[in-house]
Amino acid sequence: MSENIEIPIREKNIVLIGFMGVGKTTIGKLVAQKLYRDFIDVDEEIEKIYKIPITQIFKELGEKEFRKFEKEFIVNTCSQTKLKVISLGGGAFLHEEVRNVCLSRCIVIYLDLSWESWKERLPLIIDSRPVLQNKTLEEIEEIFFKRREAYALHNSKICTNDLPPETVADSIVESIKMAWDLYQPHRE
Ligand SMILES: Nc1ncnc2c1ncn2[C@@H]1O[C@H](COP(=O)(O)OP(=O)(O)OP(=O)(O)O)[C@@H](O)[C@H]1O
Ligand SMILES: O=C(O)C1=C[C@@H](O)[C@@H](O)[C@H](O)C1
Ligand SMILES: [Mg+2]
Repeated sequence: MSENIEIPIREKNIVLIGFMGVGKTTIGKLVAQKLYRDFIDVDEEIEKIYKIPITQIFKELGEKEFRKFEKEFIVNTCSQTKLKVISLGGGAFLHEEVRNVCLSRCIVIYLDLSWESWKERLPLIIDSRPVLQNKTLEEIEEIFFKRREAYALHNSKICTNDLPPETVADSIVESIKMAWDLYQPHRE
């Protein structure tokens, strides 16, 4: 169960979740710019700390080590910061602790994409995502649909099919501003 922590909604971190390659990093950066906030990409931060790409972390230290570090990094970051835009890695929301901290302290935006549209993204990401290595398309499809169960826990979902990153970012900003005005209206 997630704790109910009273952070003013206008100060909450905005967290982007969704399957790998859906656009969390690309769109998160744009959302941060549009809201004048700092941007944190969890994968990029982990790469900076280990000083090697994630593919190499998987090869040299193993997925288990990556997942442990990823979970701790997100729990610490979400517990200790406010007013950030944070893009998670595609597998991060599978950790229960990550779901709990994000849903209790942040606004969680789920970027969705149909399987048909996602397949067109595959060539762009296949080499840099270790989870996709040595898998058939059928196996990847199974992971794609299985992970939707975890992503189903969110505050707002945006379907990104056929939409350029700028348009998706604008629609996220619009939906966030609507939530801010609803739950913490400015008083004159
Ligand atoms: N809305 C979009 N339309 C077309 N291409 C996109 C869109 N969003 C992202 N892309 C492209 O898809 C690829 C993957 O995007 P990105 O790295 O942002 O995904 P991600 O969700 O952060 O993936 P991961 O979970 O692996 O970190 C990039 O080449 C990016 O340019
Ligand atoms: O979906 C996943 O399991 C992953 C997605 C990437 O963002 C990286 O976090 C890593 O490649 C694992
Ligand atoms: Mg990313």
